Amino acid sequence: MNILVINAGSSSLKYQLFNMKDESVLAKGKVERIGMETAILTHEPSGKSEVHEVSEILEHTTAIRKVLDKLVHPQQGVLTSTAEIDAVGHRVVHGGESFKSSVLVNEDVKREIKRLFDLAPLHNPAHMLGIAAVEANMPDVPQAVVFDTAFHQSMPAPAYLYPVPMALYRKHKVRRYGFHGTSHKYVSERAAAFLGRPLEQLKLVTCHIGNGASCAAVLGGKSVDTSMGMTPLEGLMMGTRSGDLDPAIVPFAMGKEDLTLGEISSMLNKHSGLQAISGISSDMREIVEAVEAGDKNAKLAFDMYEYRLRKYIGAYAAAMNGIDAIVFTAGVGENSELLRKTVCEQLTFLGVEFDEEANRAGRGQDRRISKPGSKVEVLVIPTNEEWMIARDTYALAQKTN
Ligand SMILES: Nc1ncnc2c1ncn2[C@@H]1O[C@H](COP(=O)(O)OP(=O)(O)O)[C@@H](O)[C@H]1O
Ligand SMILES: CC(=O)OP(=O)(O)O
Ligand SMILES: [Mg+2]
Repeated sequence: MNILVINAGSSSLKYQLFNMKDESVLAKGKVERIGMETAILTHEPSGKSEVHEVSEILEHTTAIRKVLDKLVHPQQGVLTSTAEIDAVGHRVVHGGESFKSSVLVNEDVKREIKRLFDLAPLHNPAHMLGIAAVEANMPDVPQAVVFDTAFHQSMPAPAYLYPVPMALYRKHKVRRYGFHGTSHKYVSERAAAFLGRPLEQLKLVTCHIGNGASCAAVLGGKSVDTSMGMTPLEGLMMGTRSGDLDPAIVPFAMGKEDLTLGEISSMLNKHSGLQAISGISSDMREIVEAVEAGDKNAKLAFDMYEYRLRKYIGAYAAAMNGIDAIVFTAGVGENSELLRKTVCEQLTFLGVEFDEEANRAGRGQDRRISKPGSKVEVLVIPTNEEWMIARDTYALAQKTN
């Protein structure tokens, strides 16, 4: 069975095609800058050379069409026809309280994903475009959706409720949902396997540090707390998102700067974080380069980013009454030696003995970056949300046969 996994963002679309029989990746790639003058398609068919194409791709239906064309292309493709795609799995960021696990797409599911647009404005509308685009191009293929929120549905009420009038929860489901759950779940399972210990007995803090970033406290394989909240804005400082701040700043800034609700929301989601403090970039690679070149604003941005992450790790050690391992994953977590080093070197009070040499070695594989015998282990585990989505889609699609 071949499964196509799609992670549709507002201006991008990432894909991976899996052969579930031998768990191999047949092709992967992405379309970036959808809707802009020049979109870039990168296609990596297994065993063949990488393809880069620049063209105008104005919306997601065309992007999916281009991806399908590549997958069946006589030279660059890996399939003879799209009929060889048995099911499609989508990442959906917000599933609210309705979805505790992955489901097949039907009209009710689509309605619910649309209802949640307000709660994940950067993500859910794009996912719906992805689902509609597959429907338009491959109307008979079963589609599944895998939610970022599902893994965190195990959080207890003291972790997921906000101390505001309960009517907000009862009437509008205002609560912490948490995101990146597919990734937190995946790296927790891998961490247990790497450590050779049962997941049920482990206290883990998983740090998914990408463009969006969140930490989770994972106790016995279940999420008991996480830093993102009702929306993916709360918690850690991110590329363009503020993370935690005094809620009183919102009405204050709106009044002083004469901002509308839309403008303040856009400021906190798209014009804050690393980008705002450094004035340089939302990309950690560029921040680290600027820090090394002596840029003061970049250094301040990095220090704030690191400090806020370290505080969350400390908080989750308290939440679980200790930790066995800290796991770093996603774009920054997997690649930034400097961030891991700066965070871990100040966690000696927890029992972290950091191994600088191990931190510099290896890439793209599961590895330990704490010293042998360290009371708290520190691991780097590359995430693979796409594989988790393929796994769930496969299980659901088999039920339809
Ligand atoms: N070598 C590197 N050093 C530091 N940061 C990196 C490196 N490579 C990638 N990144 C960071 O990873 C981020 C993207 O992470 P990713 O997990 O792919 O995010 P998303 O899925 O949210 O798009 C980039 O914005 C960049 O800051
Ligand atoms: C939920 C979220 O923030 O996702 P991403 O990191 O992909 O933006
Ligand atoms: Mg991501």
